[in-house]
Amino acid sequence: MKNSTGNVPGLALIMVGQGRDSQTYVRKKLGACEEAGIQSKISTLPENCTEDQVLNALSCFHEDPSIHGILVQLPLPQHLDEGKILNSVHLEKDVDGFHPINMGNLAMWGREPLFLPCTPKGCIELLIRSGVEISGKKAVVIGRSNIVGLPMSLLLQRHHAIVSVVHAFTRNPEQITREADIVVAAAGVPNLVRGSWLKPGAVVLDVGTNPVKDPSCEYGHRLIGDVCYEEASRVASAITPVPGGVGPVTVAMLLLNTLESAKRAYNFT
Ligand SMILES: NC(=O)C1=CN([C@@H]2O[C@H](COP(=O)(O)OP(=O)(O)OC[C@H]3O[C@@H](n4cnc5c(N)ncnc54)[C@H](OP(=O)(O)O)[C@@H]3O)[C@@H](O)[C@H]2O)C=CC1
Ligand SMILES: Nc1nc(=O)c2c([nH]1)NC[C@@H]1CN(c3ccc(C(=O)N[C@@H](CCC(=O)O)C(=O)O)cc3)C=[N+]21
Repeated sequence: MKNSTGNVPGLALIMVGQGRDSQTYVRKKLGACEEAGIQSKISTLPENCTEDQVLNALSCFHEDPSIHGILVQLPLPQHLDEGKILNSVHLEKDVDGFHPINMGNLAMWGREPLFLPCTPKGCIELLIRSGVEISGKKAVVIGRSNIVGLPMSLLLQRHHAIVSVVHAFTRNPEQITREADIVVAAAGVPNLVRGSWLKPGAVVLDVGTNPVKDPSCEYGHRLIGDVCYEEASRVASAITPVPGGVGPVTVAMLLLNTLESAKRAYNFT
């Protein structure tokens, strides 16, 4: 992917440790970059690396003019200060949208973040492209993490949905969810949302990607979502499957953020 001056967008990934899940996601992101013609670089650090090593990797990518987006794969090992590391990503290369200033701007009316977090951005894109009305509709977000649930609830509010958030301390989550026109499940609990949790005709976005043991599968496990697809698909008017739903759209949004960042860097907007 080049513009008329030969500039190519570039994405850098920083991965700490060798978690199998992280490796899978990172492989997906690198493969998608290649397919789209986006240059990618990866810095792989050992599980027991120091905070300074991560910050050094960040500095290298900050100084590299061929890199327009930087992603630090989460979660980081316990001994590293995630807040400090995310705070060190330069705003203009924060294609994950996790810098506190980007998140803060997302939370405030009258302000625009430079980048929207990829999974929530992808979920909104899916709703809009499927012709689902968001404004004035009741939405329930299950989960309130920094990377999915919280920015998802903020983004839905920006689109004028009436938003409720359900989390691990919520009593009767099914009762609240049954009110919703739009359900976003991001709890990381396999098959949490049953058919009986849904209002007939609800639209369901299943963000969960949970590995479950299955010896007949290639790596000894397969992925299932937070929604019991069999039951939910009989009640919902539209539903995303796992795999093949929100995950690939998240990766597409990462590429889109990187492209937008490159255009900005080359004054090409
Ligand atoms: N498809 C994609 O692109 C992506 C998929 N994922 C997947 O999404 C899922 C969530 O990820 P992530 O947000 O990082 O996970 P976290 O573990 O960081 O957060 C989970 C959230 O769900 C809430 N929760 C946990 N159990 C329940 C329950 N029984 N009922 C209601 N709420 C509950 C927690 O509540 P509390 O705050 O009270 O603890 C927390 O807010 C995972 O399966 C992950 O693999 C994540 C990112 C991208
Ligand atoms: N800084 C950071 N940014 C992230 O965006 C981020 C992260 N850390 N840590 C982990 C989670 C998880 N995540 C996924 C991305 C793609 C798929 C995806 O493409 N899944 C495929 C299947 C993958 C497979 O086959 O294993 C699918 O659902 O069809 C899933 C999950 C991004 N995350």
